[in-house]
Amino acid sequence: MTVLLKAQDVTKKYALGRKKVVHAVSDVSLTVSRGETLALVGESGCGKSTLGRMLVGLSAPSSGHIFFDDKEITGLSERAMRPWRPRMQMIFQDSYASFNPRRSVGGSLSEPLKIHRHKNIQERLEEITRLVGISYADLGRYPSAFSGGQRQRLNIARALVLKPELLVADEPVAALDVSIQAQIINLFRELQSSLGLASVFISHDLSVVRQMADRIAVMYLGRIIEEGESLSLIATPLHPYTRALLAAVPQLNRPLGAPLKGDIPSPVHPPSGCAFHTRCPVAQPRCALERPLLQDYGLEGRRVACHYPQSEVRKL
Ligand SMILES: Nc1ncnc2c1ncn2[C@@H]1O[C@H](COP(=O)(O)OP(=O)(O)OP(=O)(O)O)[C@@H](O)[C@H]1O
Repeated sequence: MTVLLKAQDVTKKYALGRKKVVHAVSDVSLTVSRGETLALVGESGCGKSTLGRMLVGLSAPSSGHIFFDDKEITGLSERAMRPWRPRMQMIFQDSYASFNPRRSVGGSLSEPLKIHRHKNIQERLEEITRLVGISYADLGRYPSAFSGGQRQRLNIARALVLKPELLVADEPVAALDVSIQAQIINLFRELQSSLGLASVFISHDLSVVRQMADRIAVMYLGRIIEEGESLSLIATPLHPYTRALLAAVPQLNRPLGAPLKGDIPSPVHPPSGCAFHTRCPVAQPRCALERPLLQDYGLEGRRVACHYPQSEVRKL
């Protein structure tokens, strides 16, 4: 598979006042191939959204490099970024985000097409509404006339209207009822296979992610601590944090770890060594001193950052 997106040692720090620094994302390296879905999972505040925004050039890394289709896009000016924008899109949890409440949804959907001087706007709108399951006849209506699920379909339509190669979806189903979530997840799966779209799917919910991701990257306090093929990672989680996250998913029986206790430490003062050592059930003295590197484990492309990976096999 051809690599479409590559992040190399990407870091994002935010200054909090004069002295404090939030370590939102630290030294993240990842790739996404054409047609592939990579999920980013982890607790709230672990840096998923910050990383997602950097991947599509909506926010600049403090250091590190991002390559799209083999060209470096890190630190490009707004003007230099313009030709790249249609090729990568992002959608958010809030289904109102991309729609002006005072404008018909058809007006909002056609806007990117007009900006990019698309030849046949009506034909494209008919095509895209069919794809996401919204009636073309309803495009004259305003955002408030649609349900949350329908608005998320329209959001997806807006993100896909210019035929991007990469979609970053930030918690796209978190605000929806469970029954509607399933419909939107199915829509994502259909779109992945029919359009060959590459995507980064951000979610705190492993039961959502496992239905659609080819690979999963688990984040903790700004770093990827384990990454691998979805089914393999869920069947044989190696990092104690991945095990704890899986133990919190009721649909996955016979959990290997205990659910997490305690709060996530502050990203202003991340713990020394392995940032997870303060909550880890198998931590040893070394873990507080030495940060484990994300390394190949020799199991179906798995990478794990742990001094004591847990290799006991899960029996499903
Ligand atoms: N503009 C900002 N200024 C300062 N700190 C920020 C800013 N944006 C994010 N942060 C901090 O960076 C860290 C990572 O936030 P981020 O939103 O990326 O995490 P997340 O995993 O997406 O969480 P959530 O699911 O709650 O959105 C958090 O501690 C957050 O408070």
